[in-house]
Amino acid sequence: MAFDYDTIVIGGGPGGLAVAYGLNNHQKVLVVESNLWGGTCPNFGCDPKKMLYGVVEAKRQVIRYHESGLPAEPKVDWPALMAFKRGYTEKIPTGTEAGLKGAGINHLHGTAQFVDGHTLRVGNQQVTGQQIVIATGATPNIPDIPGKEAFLTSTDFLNLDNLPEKVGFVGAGYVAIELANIAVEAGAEVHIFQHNDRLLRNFPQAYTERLRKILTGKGIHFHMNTNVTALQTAGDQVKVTTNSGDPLTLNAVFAAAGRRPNLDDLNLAGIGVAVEPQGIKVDDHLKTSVSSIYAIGDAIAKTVPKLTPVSGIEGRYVAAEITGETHDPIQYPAIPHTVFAGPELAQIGVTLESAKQAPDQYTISDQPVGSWYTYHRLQDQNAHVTTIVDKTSGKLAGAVVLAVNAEELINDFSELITHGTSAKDATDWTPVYPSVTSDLGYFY
Ligand SMILES: Cc1cc2nc3c(=O)[nH]c(=O)nc-3n(C[C@H](O)[C@H](O)[C@H](O)COP(=O)(O)OP(=O)(O)OC[C@H]3O[C@@H](n4cnc5c(N)ncnc54)[C@H](O)[C@@H]3O)c2cc1C
Ligand SMILES: NC(=O)c1ccc[n+]([C@@H]2O[C@H](COP(=O)([O-])OP(=O)(O)OC[C@H]3O[C@@H](n4cnc5c(N)ncnc54)[C@H](O)[C@@H]3O)[C@@H](O)[C@H]2O)c1
Repeated sequence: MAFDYDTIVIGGGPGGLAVAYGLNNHQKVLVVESNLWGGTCPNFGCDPKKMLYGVVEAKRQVIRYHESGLPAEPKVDWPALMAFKRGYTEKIPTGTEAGLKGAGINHLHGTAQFVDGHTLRVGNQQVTGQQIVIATGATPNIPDIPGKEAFLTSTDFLNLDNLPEKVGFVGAGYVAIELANIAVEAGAEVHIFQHNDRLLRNFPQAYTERLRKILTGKGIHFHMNTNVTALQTAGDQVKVTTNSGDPLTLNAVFAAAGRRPNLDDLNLAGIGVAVEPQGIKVDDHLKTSVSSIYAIGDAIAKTVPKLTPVSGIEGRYVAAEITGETHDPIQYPAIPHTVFAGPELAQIGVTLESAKQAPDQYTISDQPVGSWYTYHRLQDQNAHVTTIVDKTSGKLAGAVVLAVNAEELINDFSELITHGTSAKDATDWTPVYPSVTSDLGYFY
C-alpha cells in the first residue's frame, strides 16, 4: 500500500520536532500541530518561565548584596516584565513554522485523530503514513472540585497582564514552587495548598525542607496537609474553601496539581493503543501496542522525568530507529533536573535515598557550602551540596545542589557522570578561576 508520507508526527513541540528534523533528510515527513508551533516549552513552559525567573532573581541578588555595597530596593514592574516575555514568545510559533518551511518539512495545522494504525483525520482531510509518532505532550490537571471553572493554569500565569494581589497554587510540585517564587518576588501575597506534607516529592526531604524555609522567609504561606475543597468566584475575588480552617479570599487560584497526557482527541481506544494512567504505554523502543505507532515525550508513561531534553532524546532515538540507524533499546543518560525556585534545587544520578541504602557501594558527602568563597561572594549562605561517589570506581554517581546557581554546578556534575570522569581527570585541567567550575575538585 502506498502511503501519503513515510512518517507522520502528531505534535510540534520539542519531541515531535526532534523526530521531524531527525528524519528530514531520509524520508517524506508530515508534522501536525493543533495549537502553537513549538509546543509547551518555548510558548508557555520552560523558556517564558525562565525569562520571568531571570528578572526576579536579579532583584533577589540585589537584595542579597544589600549590605555589600548595593543598598537599592528594586521593584518588579510586571507589565514591563510581561512585555519582555511576550517579545520573545510571540515570535515562537511563526519562527518555528518558518524553520519547518525552510527545512522543507511538510506541516499541517489542525487536530489529529486516528482512523486506523496508518490513517489520521485532520479537520476534513485524511492523511496516511507508514509510521505515526504521537508526541502530543501534556496539559494541566484540574482538580475535580466544586467551582473548578475558577482555576487558572501555568499558561495563564505566564501571560498575566497584571499580577493579582493575592494568589494561590494548588499543589507543591515544580510548577507551584517556581511560579509561587516568581509571584512573591514580584510583590503578590502567595499561598500554596498541598494535600500532604511533602513538596517536590522527587527531591530529598532535607533539601525540600531547607527550600521551604527559604521560601517561607520570602513570605510564601505554605498550607500543608490541606485539601482545597471548593472555589467560589465573586467579581475579582475567589473564595478558597479547604478542609482546615476558615476560607481564604484570593484574587487568582492556579491548578498546579500535575499534568495529564494530551490524549483525549486521538481516538486511541478506537484503534487499540494501550494507555496507562501516566500516559501511552510504550516498549523499550518507544513503540506502542500498535506496531506502526510510536509515542514519545510527555505523552508517554515513563520513569524518567518529563522534561524538554528527555522529549528531545526520545525524538532523536525514534528517528534513528525508523531509519534503521539503531535497533538497540533506548538508553537514557543521567538526566539533571532543576527547580528554578530562587535558589535553585537540582539533582542528578543515583538518588540520596538509594545511596543511603547501599553504604558499601557509595560515599555520601553532605556539605553546607555557604561559607565557601563562591557562595560567600554571592551572599548565598544557604548553599548546600551533596555528592554521591561510587566507592569502587571513585567516580561521581549522583549529586544534589541547593544554591543560587545550582544549574551551573549540576551541569558540571552531569558532564562528569555522563563521561564517567574519574576524580583525577576531573581536576586534571584548568577551568577559569574563580568560577563555579573551579570548585569541582573540592567536591570530588
Ligand atoms: C510551566 C512549565 C515550566 C516548565 N519548565 C521546564 C523547564 O524549566 N525545563 C524542562 O526541561 N522542562 C520544563 N517543562 C516541561 C516541558 O515543557 C515539557 O517536558 C516539554 O515541552 C515536552 O515536550 P513534548 O514535545 O513532549 O510536548 P509539548 O511541548 O507539550 O508538545 C506537544 C504538542 O502537541 C500538540 N498536540 C496535542 N494534541 C494534538 C493533536 N491531537 N493533534 C495535533 N497536535 C496535538 C500540542 O498542541 C503541543 O504543541 C515545563 C512545563 C511547564 C508547563
Ligand atoms: N524546572 C523544570 O524542569 C520544570 C518546571 C515546571 C514543570 N516541569 C515539568 O512539568 C511537570 C508538571 O509539574 P507540576 O508541578 O504540575 O507537577 P508535579 O508532579 O511536579 O507536582 C504536582 C503536585 O500536585 C500535587 N497534587 C497531585 N494531585 C493533586 C490533587 N488532586 N489536588 C491537589 N494537589 C495534587 C502533588 O502532591 C504535587 O505536589 C513536572 O513534573 C515536570 O516534569 C518541569
